[in-house]
Amino acid sequence: MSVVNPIICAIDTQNINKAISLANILHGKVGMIKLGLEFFAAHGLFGVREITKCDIPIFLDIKLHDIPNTVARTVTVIKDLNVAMLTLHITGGAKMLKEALSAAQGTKMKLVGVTVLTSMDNKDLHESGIEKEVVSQVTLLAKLAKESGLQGIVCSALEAQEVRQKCGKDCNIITPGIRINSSNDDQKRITTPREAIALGADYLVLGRPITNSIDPAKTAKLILDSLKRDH
Ligand SMILES: O=c1ccn([C@@H]2O[C@H](COP(=O)(O)O)[C@@H](O)[C@H]2O)c(=O)[nH]1
Repeated sequence: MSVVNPIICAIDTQNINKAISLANILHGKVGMIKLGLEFFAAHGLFGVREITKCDIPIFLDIKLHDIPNTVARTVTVIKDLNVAMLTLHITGGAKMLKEALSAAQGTKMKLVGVTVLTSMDNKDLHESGIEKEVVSQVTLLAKLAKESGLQGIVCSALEAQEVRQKCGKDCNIITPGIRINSSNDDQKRITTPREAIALGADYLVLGRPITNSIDPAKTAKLILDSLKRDH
């Protein structure tokens, strides 16, 4: 899969004016804007509609995880927002994923499944009671998501090759945990933008490296240019 502009900028803020300003500044510089839990908790459906007016595709990353009925009913609310992608935790199980997909029918919204958060390493996974290594857990969940019909997978780029093998070329692989020369923050499984693309990622999610930079538009452009260079 080859995406025109694979950069997704995560706008994690409670300040709606800041979010609108960033979305306008990044228009044409990134392929999508990601709104997450912090923004959604502060502004809900109204806030997402306000960002939609900036005319840039929106990835709503609220990682739904509940019993099938609750998730499906929530998807019917979200689907009126016309967002491009919505996340669910794959660990909710096949029934939850399939009912969410049925609820999303008739829209263009892609449902994408979160595997193992990029803030976690093997130790964190083991502490949460999962004995597998991260890469095995990611591929197991990616396979379940694929079999259930989801259109994409969220994982770190470090697992992208294994996920591609399991899920095939049509699966959208979305990779947070992307870092340039900045701090890792709370991310543990990281790559650079170029490494992520080389490993087969379709989309690169960057939040703080862009939004905390002095010139977010310039930073986004530099990242995109770095992907086009031969070396
Ligand atoms: O496994 C995951 C799933 C989602 N995220 C989200 O991506 C961004 C990353 O922001 P940075 O500032 O570039 O760290 C953030 O909104 C997370 O909620 C993730 O990091 N890992």
